Amino acid sequence: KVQHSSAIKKKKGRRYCCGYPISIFFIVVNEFCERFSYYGMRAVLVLYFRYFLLWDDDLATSIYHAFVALCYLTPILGAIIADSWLGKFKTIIYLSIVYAIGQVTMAISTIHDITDANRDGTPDNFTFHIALSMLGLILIALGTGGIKPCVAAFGGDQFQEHQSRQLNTFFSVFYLCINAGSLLSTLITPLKSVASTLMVFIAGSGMYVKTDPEGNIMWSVCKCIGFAIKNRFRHRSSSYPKREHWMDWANEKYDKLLIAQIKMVLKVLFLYIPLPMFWTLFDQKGSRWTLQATTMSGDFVSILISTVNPILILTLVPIMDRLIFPLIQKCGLNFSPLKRMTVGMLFAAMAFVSAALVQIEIDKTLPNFPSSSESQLKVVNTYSTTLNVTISPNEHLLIESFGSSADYVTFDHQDITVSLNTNPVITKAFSLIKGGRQTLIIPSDPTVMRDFVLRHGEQWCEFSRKFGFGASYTFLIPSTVFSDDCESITEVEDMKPNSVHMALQIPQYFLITTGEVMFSVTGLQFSYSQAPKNMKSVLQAGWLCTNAVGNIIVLIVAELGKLPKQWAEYLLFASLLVAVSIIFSIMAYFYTYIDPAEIEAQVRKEQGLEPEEMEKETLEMEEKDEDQKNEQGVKQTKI
Ligand SMILES: CC(C)C[C@H](NC(=O)[C@@H](N)Cc1ccccc1)C(=O)O
Repeated sequence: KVQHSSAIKKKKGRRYCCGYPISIFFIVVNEFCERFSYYGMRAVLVLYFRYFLLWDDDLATSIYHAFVALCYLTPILGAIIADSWLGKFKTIIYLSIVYAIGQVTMAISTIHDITDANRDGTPDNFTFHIALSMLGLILIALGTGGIKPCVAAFGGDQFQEHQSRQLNTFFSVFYLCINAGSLLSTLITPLKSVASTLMVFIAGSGMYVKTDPEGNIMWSVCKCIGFAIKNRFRHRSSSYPKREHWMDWANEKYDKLLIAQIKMVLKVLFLYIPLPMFWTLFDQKGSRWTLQATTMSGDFVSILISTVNPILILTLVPIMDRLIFPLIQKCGLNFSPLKRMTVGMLFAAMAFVSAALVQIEIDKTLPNFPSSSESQLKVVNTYSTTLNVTISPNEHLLIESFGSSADYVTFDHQDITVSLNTNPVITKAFSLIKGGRQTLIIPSDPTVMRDFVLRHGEQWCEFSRKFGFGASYTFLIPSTVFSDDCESITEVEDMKPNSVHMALQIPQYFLITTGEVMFSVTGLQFSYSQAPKNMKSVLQAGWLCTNAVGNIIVLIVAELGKLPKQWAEYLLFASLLVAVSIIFSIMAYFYTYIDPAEIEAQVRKEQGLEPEEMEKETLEMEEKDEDQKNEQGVKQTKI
């Protein structure tokens, strides 16, 4: 009886199970459903652009990255609404409705029948579909981005100050749910998930700890910073005594507590400056690495891209949390959050080195394409005898009947003359295409030449070939093809199939995901723990913005500054991230971890607000004792 009552307990409106507030169950399930919907839609977005709206690869990729960037910029808006106006709970509800409207709009934009008057299977009015889908995407970005910083921070709000261990576990489970949602979305259609997201969230309504918004906090922050800068400028003469921090120049007009809170937030935001570089590398999984996979052999491209990352997250997060981090701690090493994030960056850099090594292997097997000033020619002989082919001025090829030259011959000039040792000798001049590859087929001798088809009247024959990924073939079909049941068809391989197996990409996926666990999960926890109570969502939004900036860098750098060799680009990105991680580690060295609640309490005390705080503290201490008793109860149950 005692054990049961200690495991589930109701305290001042909060219900607990095993030391965790029950309300967080609804929050993590809500995140699972939301990510399920988001990733399910995102997975087919480029295909929708490419094959429904008929955009080219470049436009489809650019709009895709722009959409992802927007999804991570809108958190700022969500955070402002939550912290200054509606509070997190209502913001999540309202923006989820916007999100659902966006998904419906997007779904409608994919129905080609709406404008397909002539019923030919393609829309007649592309402008309508483009406008509708763009509207849908903007609403989705507003919904998904707007609620994102609120959900994580709202989850954190359910814990009390002394529950830091449980809080860290919550963020890990939260991250697991993100990835479980994205993994499942590749297997099941995500249609109804936004509605479920909302329902699950509302279901927990009675159990949440809801903190009220404290007025237009963002506006106050901006005004306070503006005043501090102006005041500092007004007192720039050396006759004025220096102040400890430039924000202290706002002391004359603004509340000490607000200034202390702004200092905390600015300190963290400053630390975020180098972080987008991590996301720049991370987000190339979906672009460069996907393209790399298409030049490799193996037929699990789509599975690899959409499932390897979440599967690895689902395995690595528990391993790190339960095994690696405690082990490092046992060895007496202080693996602080910022150190973890630095190591995470180094792992991402290693992933790119691994990608570069794989690329070098791929490059060895890739055909040698002509440069813009060169031309290439392959000669195929369908003549009945072996031919001696001379291509002016000094290229001599001996090509047997129904064979071809071993590879493409490269010329640094366009005009060639081809001579065959037939009787009489045949000579013909050709002008090749610059930068192109062409095949010259020497036709059969006129005496044996006959038109043929594979299915001709009653005659037909069947043949099957397995094509290798990335290969290109020419089939030589002799006139006797029907009499020998297609046996005489000769296959000429113009381009060899890809031979570097996709499994070679697994190390780079493993490294980048290890980096993600160290960097992203820790960053999420760090952003929450270092933020003052009324600016938790704002700092979550700042954290998500580093991802948006990373995506924008991918758009700019990867699209504009293409290096001639892909492996060199991978190495460039890896070195950039190593350089950035060194800068970050120096910044992290000078960062002192804070307890925002403690600082706030101290400032309040200085302002003469002790009695109220003392009361609160006493209450919290009581709760802490009660929680400890609960935990002991749970431990006893386990024993
Ligand atoms: C910026 C966010 C913290 C990113 C987070 N993403 C992930 O957790 C990814 N591992 C999910 C994923 C799934 C499939 C393919 C690529 C990435 C999020 O979505 O919140």
